[in-house]
Amino acid sequence: MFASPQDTIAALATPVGTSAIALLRVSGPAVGEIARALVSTAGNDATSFAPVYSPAPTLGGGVENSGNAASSGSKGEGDVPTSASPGKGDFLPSPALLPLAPRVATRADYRALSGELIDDVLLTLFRAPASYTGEDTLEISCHGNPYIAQKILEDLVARGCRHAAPGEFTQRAFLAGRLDLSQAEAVMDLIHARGERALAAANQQLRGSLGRHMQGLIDRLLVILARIEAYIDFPEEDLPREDQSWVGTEVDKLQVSVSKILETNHYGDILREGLRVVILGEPNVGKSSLLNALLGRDRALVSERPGTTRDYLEEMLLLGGFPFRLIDTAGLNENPEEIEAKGIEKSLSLTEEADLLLLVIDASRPPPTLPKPVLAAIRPERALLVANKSDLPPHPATAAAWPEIQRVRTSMLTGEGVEALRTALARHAELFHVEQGADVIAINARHAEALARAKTGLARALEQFRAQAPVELVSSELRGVLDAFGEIAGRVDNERMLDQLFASFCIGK
Ligand SMILES: Nc1nc2c(c(=O)[nH]1)N(C=O)[C@@H](CNc1ccc(C(=O)N[C@@H](CCC(=O)O)C(=O)O)cc1)CN2
Ligand SMILES: Nc1nc2c(ncn2[C@@H]2O[C@H](COP(=O)(O)OP(=O)(O)OP(=O)(O)O)[C@@H](O)[C@H]2O)c(=O)[nH]1
Ligand SMILES: [Mg+2]
Repeated sequence: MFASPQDTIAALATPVGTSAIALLRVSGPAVGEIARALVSTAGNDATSFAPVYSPAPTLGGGVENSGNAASSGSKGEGDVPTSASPGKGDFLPSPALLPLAPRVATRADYRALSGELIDDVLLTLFRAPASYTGEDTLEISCHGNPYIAQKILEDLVARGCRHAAPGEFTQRAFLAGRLDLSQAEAVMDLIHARGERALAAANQQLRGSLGRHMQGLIDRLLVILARIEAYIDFPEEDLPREDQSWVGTEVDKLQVSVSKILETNHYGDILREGLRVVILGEPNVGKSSLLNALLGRDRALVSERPGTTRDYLEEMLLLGGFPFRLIDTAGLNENPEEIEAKGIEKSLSLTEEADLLLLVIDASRPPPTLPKPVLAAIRPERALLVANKSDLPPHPATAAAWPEIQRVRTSMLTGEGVEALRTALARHAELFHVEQGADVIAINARHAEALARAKTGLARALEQFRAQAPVELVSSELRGVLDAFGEIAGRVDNERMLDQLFASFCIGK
């Protein structure tokens, strides 16, 4: 899908809309030439070397070198020719070689090929390989007007660039070997991280934590393979007994390690999608009031009439650094009208996908009668009991119901228990965290798919090995596992898969 890296790509890296500044990014071999052309038509004397480094004349003052600091105050490194702030008499490099001092924001008038002035901008050049993509890169900060950004982008296309596909800058960084695949995915996780926990996990993965864990597994598997494959050339010899038991134990241990990383998939889902909390209970017990109290705003309709909430509604909320998906549902009524019945059906299906059920009861009334699937879902590790309307006289039988489930007494009238409930929710999210030494590992669906394949392969290899199958067979099975391990951090030969992966990224990333 992506064309060759010989193309020079351009995209807006900031959202389309009105903002203080917008950033455009250009990467590829034509960058040097484009930068040179831009600064030489920047509105100053096109043949002089100086304009590149002096303030855009139309505005009078300098941006990066306030006033005349450039000529008077340069200290030490300011005197080197490649600096952005050489004084008047300083030697300046030929713009043909270096159109802009690399990694220094330089002010220029952005003129389209036609000569039309588009904006007063800052240009930053990154010379290969010291850039995000590893290629020559030019960043253009313009005023945050979508019309200006569009005009500049069109001009860049006229100068030979093409629009970057989603994720293409990061894909180039990956192809240049600057990021492994798990790190490239972490860039996206970082952009979308909601809350402290997701941010911490994404930052660790960006710094290579998952890649290192996978390399550890790969190294262990390679040692096992070496031990087994040493016997391939000697078909008549059996593995010595001590080797046999060693291989068996090591493959077994590897399986355990793989399972442990696989277990972090659910934590990863929670960090990326939010922990799914379904608020459930009879009509009129205060479910929607509870949603509003947790959110701190009147999101859901509340009324004294039972059956107020007909369809479920969902809102995101951060608690204890975790993202939560709170789902308010239609009250579970024993004898529902037709439309109500549909809502209840939905409530029940939501129950199945919940990470946590908040069973809301009216503590002043007799214990609720609940549908069987709900009763079955109320388990200590999956449910919290919200005993609401604690401002009213309690009903003794309700006070004694579900003793094994953690209970929080609340009143949406007085606000009692809302804080305690927040704490209980955050603590519950903590339970999904799987310890992996010092690292936070939270794999995604792609990683989980590869690891599940690896796990099956390891089990099959172990079975064959114990059944004294030919060494080649076991070895080939383990080679498959090695490939699956390899897919997680990179070295993916499957171009379609790569294209698919990067296509889910943002434009300009
Ligand atoms: N303006 C701007 N802000 C940005 C980025 C960017 O590309 N441009 N980033 C990008 O998404 C992130 C920062 N990440 C970056 C990672 C590597 C390099 C880079 O140039 N790496 C070179 C040089 C390293 C160095 O000298 O420090 C390298 O790794 O060789 C730049 C940004 C977030 N903020
Ligand atoms: N006294 C008292 N009344 C409450 C409390 N919480 C909610 N209510 C009242 O109970 C009624 C029902 O509240 P809702 O939040 O709409 O209840 P619900 O469970 O969403 O009801 P449905 O959507 O019909 O299933 C409203 O009149 C609320 O003001 C509470 O803690 N104490
Ligand atoms: Mg409601």
